[in-house]
Amino acid sequence: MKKPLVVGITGGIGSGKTTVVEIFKKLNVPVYIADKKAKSLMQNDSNLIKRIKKSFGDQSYDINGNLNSTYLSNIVFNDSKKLASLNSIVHPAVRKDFQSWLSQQRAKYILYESALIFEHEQQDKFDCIILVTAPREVRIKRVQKRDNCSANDVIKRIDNQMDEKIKIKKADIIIENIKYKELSQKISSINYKILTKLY
Ligand SMILES: CC(C)(COP(=O)(O)OP(=O)(O)OC[C@H]1O[C@@H](n2cnc3c(N)ncnc32)[C@H](O)[C@@H]1O)[C@@H](O)C(=O)NCCC(=O)NCCS
Ligand SMILES: Nc1ncnc2c1ncn2[C@@H]1O[C@H](COP(=O)(O)OP(=O)(O)OP(=O)(O)O)[C@@H](O)[C@H]1O
Repeated sequence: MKKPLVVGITGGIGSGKTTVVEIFKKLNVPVYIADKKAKSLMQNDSNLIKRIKKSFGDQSYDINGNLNSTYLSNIVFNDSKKLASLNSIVHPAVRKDFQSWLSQQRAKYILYESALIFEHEQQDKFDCIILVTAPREVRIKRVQKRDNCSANDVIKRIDNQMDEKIKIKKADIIIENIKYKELSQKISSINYKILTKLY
C-alpha cells in the first residue's frame, strides 16, 4: 500500500481554514487538525500539563483541570518569547501524535491543517501546501464575530503570524476565500488536481 500524499493547509487567523477543510471532508479526505489536537493534548497529556504549569503557572488550568486559554493567550500573545516557549512545549507532542495518526491512514492523500506551517518552518515536511487567504480586515471582522472578541485581540495574533504576502510566494495552491458559494467548486477542482498530482 502506497503512503498517502501529505498536504498541508494553512492560512492566517480567520482566513477560513476550518471552513475549507469541512468541504474536503465531504470528499472523504482525512483531515488532521493540528491546532485542535494541540488543545486536546494540552488538556489531556499529563507530561504536557506538568510542563505548561511549570513554565506558565498553575493558573494555566482552572480548579476543574480545564485549560485556561484566556489566561495563556494573554501571556503568550503579548510576549513573543513566551509564545515561542509554549510552542516548543506543545509542538513536538503534536508532531508525534500526527505521525501515529498518519501511519493508520489509507487514503491517496491527507490534509494537515495548521495556522503555523510556515512560521514553524515545517513546509519541507509536506508534498504540497494549500494556503487559504482573505483580506486582513475581513479576517478581523470574521474572528470578532465568531469569538466575540475585540479587533485588538485578533490583531495581536496576526502580529505573531507571517505576513500573507510572504506565504503566497511559498505556497503551491492558493484558495482565496471570500465568497462562500465559490468554495465547493474551487475545492473539487483542487481535489482532482492533487489526486492526479497536477498541482
Ligand atoms: C494560546 C492558546 C491556548 C489560545 O487558545 P485559543 O482557544 O484562544 O485559540 P486557538 O488555539 O483555538 O487558536 C485560534 C487561532 O489563533 C492563532 N494561533 C494559535 N496559536 C498560535 C501561535 N502559537 N502563534 C500564532 N497564532 C496562533 C491561529 O490562527 C489559530 O487558528 C492556544 O492557541 C495555544 O496553545 N497555542 C500554542 C500551541 C500551538 O502552537 N498550537 C499550534 C499547533 S502545533
Ligand atoms: N467565505 C466566507 N464567508 C463568510 N464567512 C466565512 C467565510 N469563510 C469563513 N467564514 C467564517 O469566518 C470565521 C472564521 O473561519 P474559520 O474558523 O474557518 O477560519 P480559520 O482560518 O480556521 O480560523 P482560525 O485560524 O481562528 O482557526 C468562521 O466563523 C466562519 O464561519
